[in-house]
Amino acid sequence: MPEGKGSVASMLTGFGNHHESEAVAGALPVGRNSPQRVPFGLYAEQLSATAFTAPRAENRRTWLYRMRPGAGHAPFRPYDGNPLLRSAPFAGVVPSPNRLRWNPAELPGQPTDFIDGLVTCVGNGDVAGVAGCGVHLYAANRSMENRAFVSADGEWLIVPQSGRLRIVTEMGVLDVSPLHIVLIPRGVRFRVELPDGAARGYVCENHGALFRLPDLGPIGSNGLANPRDFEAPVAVFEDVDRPCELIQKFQGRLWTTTLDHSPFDVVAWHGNVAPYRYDLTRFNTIGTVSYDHPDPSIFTVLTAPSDTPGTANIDFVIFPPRWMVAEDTFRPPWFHRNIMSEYMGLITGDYDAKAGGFAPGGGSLHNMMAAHGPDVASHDRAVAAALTPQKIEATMAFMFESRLPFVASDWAMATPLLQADYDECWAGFVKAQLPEGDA
Ligand SMILES: O=C(O)Cc1cc(O)ccc1O
Ligand SMILES: [Fe+2]
Repeated sequence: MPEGKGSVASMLTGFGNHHESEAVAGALPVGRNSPQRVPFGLYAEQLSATAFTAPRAENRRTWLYRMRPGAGHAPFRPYDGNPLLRSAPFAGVVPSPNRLRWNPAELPGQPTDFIDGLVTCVGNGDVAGVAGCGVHLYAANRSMENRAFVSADGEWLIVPQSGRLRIVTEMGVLDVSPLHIVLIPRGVRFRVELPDGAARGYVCENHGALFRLPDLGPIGSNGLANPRDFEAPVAVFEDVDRPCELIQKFQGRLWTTTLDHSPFDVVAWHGNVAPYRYDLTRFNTIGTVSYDHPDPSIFTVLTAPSDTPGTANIDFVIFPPRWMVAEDTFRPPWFHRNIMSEYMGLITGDYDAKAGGFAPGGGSLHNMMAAHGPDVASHDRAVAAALTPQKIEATMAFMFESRLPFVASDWAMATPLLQADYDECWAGFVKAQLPEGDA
């Protein structure tokens, strides 16, 4: 691989920063974006992630300098290889108010790459209305070869649960492990390779406004996910004249075309649209040092706002290892009914509200106003616990929390992974005993 400024191994740091990188010295135009003649005969192409006229603080775009224009391809045709990857609204599906939980999926029996190993579990909003998201699960056992993928439907927040991923993108390469997350901007072409031969995880495809770091309010100027810990790749390119299938997700359907070259031919780029990885173990977890279990918004890594202030299209929230020190407090998540809808997944370990049944790689859905909280065993344990300082260790659950109710896909309602007895975890709570004569 050619090297430009810095080494291939180094990363560009800082969420949303204006980065620049060239894999060949002199490839990046100086002082202008689109000179009459781009160095080496490269082609300049602007990728806009926000409207041209978005306010400056929100405005996101990147300039790519590539060996051939991205426009050079034949028409897309429908792709039949994966009918289970979809977007809301799901035609004809009745939304369920029920609490739902799924066991983890097995790895595929047949050779299956990341694209064909994706299945949509839940979705909300409307892909055409640029609102809501899709939650997809992947289980794959083959690297993508001579294939690339691109979603016009939203940015992809990838949450690996098992198996490392090597993600080749137009801007460079991201190596990620479970406990890292990845953000691939809408429209960026990428290829997923599996260094461990197999991988499983979750994707939140955000149809709405871009994920950003949450405001910190009284927390101050540091904390939660720190901007410098988000890493973008440096430019790396493939000079490969071999057919490459490009599969595009557009309005909830997959389409295919074949290029006669690698789409990863970007030699230099600059701008503030870039794929990122972030190591969740770097999250600065904040909690109570006095009493009561705080709202889980203190664990927000990224938020994708809606037009209503403080009411997210999607919050990405994690439940990392942390000290529990609250006095005279029921320490696990309380019972609650929430106007926001909650899809949860588990990367590793146990989750403190569920003593059993919520396994790494599994998922749960508690939709708008669905009553939920600790299961009987977790509740009884917490009520009996001695409230000494206690470290919750070796765990990482997460939540995609949305203002829009989720709809489970046909697949999600029909799969044997759906637990038939989930409601039972809240059966058998002992009735409160009021003082004699007050009943
Ligand atoms: O339902 C859940 O387990 C997620 C959750 C965790 C928490 O600490 C408080 C509220 C909440 O919805
Ligand atoms: Fe909840």
